[in-house]
Amino acid sequence: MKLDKDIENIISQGKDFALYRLPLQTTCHFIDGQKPTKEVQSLSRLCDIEGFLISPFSTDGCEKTLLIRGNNLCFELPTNGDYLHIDYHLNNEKSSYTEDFERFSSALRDGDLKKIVLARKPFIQIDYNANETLHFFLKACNLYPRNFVTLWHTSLSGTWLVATPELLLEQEGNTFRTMALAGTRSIHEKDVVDVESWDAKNRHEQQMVADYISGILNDKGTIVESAGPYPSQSGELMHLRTDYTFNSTSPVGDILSSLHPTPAVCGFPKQIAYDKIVSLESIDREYYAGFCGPLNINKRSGLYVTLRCMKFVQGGAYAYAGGGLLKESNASEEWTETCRKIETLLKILE
Ligand SMILES: C=C(O[C@H]1C=CC=C(C(=O)O)[C@@H]1O)C(=O)O
Repeated sequence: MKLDKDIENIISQGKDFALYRLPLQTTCHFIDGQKPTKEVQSLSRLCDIEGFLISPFSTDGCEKTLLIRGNNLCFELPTNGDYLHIDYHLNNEKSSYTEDFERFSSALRDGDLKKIVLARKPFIQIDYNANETLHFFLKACNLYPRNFVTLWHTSLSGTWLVATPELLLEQEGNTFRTMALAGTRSIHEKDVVDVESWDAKNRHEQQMVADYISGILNDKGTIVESAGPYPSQSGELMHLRTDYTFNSTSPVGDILSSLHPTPAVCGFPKQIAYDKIVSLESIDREYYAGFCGPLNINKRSGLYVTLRCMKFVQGGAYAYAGGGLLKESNASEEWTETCRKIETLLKILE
């Protein structure tokens, strides 16, 4: 596979960069980090800056909202798929997940909480070098054409690979798009393409996201079109999705800070769920369940929820996955759902 040598050099030298491919496109964009990465103090300042934005799940922790900047280079995805295959060992952390599940379940039983998203981050042992992360990116683009795929590195955040199905906010002028995505089944299950065949738990979980998002959009502007819920494929998984197009004169940062974190990654009511996650979940989410994407590049922005992602560290990577819990959730079904989500990441290495 032949790629621009400059891109390979920047990646192997550990400089800041962002590489991304929008859903259903074949062009990749590379921001070369020629300008220093900038810390964004407040989302309200997003209107007049341009670059690739990364923002963590919680801004109360150590992770910062950062803007990766520089020249924007484009290249077409190579069509000959001679991809890298790598051996890995997945560490099992089921006992800490089960303990977290118990804590979250009792919060759902005892209080006003209706939904909460529980996440885990198993460690995958792999022997890799920085340059190979670029090959994982290309393989992820090939495996997941409908998803937003991105690889970014900064000295503050480390290196993250993301192949997410979930749009948080797209903007062009005063026209915005977003989606309510939740509920998970395998694409191999019977009748999964028929929304009527989805069980009450999955539908309720997605409905809470849709109600929350449409409430915010009605507050910030006017919904001009909505479609769904309908089953939407992401790799081997199917989710329920409702799409929204809306008009607003509010700044992008204002809408983002109202939407994030949605009940698709946090819960409902939002503040109660957020406080429980920050105090009770045993993992540090870092950039998982935050958002990332191009901001004001060619007058357009496309911010996606940082899901189906892994953070590369020495000797391997952490893979992140979560799922929405309701009162009636079952620990072993929820565990299986996170395993399926982690499978999407393992496929990139296999
Ligand atoms: C929180 C994740 O997925 C969200 C998006 C789609 C389906 C979800 C679910 O079924 O729980 C989650 O809300 C994740 O992939 O880690």
